[in-house]
Amino acid sequence: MTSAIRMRDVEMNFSGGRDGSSYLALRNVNLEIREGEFFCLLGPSGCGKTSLLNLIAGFVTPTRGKVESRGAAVAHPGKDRGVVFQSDRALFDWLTVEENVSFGPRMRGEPQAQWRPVVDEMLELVGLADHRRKLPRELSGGMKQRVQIARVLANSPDILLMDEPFAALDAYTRGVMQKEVTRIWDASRRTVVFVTHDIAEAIWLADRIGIMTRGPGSHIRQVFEVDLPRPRERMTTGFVELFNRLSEAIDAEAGHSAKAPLQ
Ligand SMILES: Nc1ncnc2c1ncn2[C@@H]1O[C@H](COP(=O)(O)OP(=O)(O)OP(=O)(O)O)[C@@H](O)[C@H]1O
Repeated sequence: MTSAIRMRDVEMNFSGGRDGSSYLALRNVNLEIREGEFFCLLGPSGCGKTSLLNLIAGFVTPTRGKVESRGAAVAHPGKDRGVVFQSDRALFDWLTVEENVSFGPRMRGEPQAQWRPVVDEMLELVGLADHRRKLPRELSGGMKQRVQIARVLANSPDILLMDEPFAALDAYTRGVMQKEVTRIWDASRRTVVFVTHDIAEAIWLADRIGIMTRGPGSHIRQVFEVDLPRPRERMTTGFVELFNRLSEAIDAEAGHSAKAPLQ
């Protein structure tokens, strides 16, 4: 079976610092993400999670090695890979919810008869059908992130790339959005690559969790299977045991206790 994403001996060396310096963010990254799976990338702050996601998105090219999406080399961003950013500033604040969600198909010149049913379906899927005429400033943080998700899904990507999309939300909304995103993933069956530094969030969401080593020269240290039935319960033995194993792996990387209490 073709992998959704395959990275082979990938290196990312950022050069051209203002003082002429360079920084080797990633080295020897080898990673295979399966079709339809929910994969979380977890690692200490600054290890290179966003850099890795940006390579898959095609925003940057590796200084060495190969990145493939469904067997084809990734050379630039493409509509097969949709990105949901942490910040809701990614929305066009002068466009309504519906105009934001239909932006991609309209820019590609698709006729309304073609994009309308897709946009309607995505607005239903993220629970915003009744808010389609609102502007982003009239929405809560969680609603804005749902608009971003709907906008990306309206482009029918094969792969959804999410970079700490709920980091700016309060704990309650974050919990709601974690449930939402599993429901949307379940309904749309896209491959998802989700960056987080929150261990419990990763266990709640993922089929597999890739732990990254501390930089410089970060790579995938270990991949954990999350063999727990959904919906997951945070206080079950399986959840807590995996939480502790992941905490130990991350602590070993961060060089100190990164373990926040399980909530
Ligand atoms: N364009 C760039 N030029 C130079 N260095 C960069 C660039 N982008 C990232 N880096 C460096 O690469 C390293 C990894 O950054 P990255 O943002 O990928 O980490 P991260 O794991 O996503 O961090 P966090 O969890 O704090 O968001 C950092 O040391 C960062 O300073």
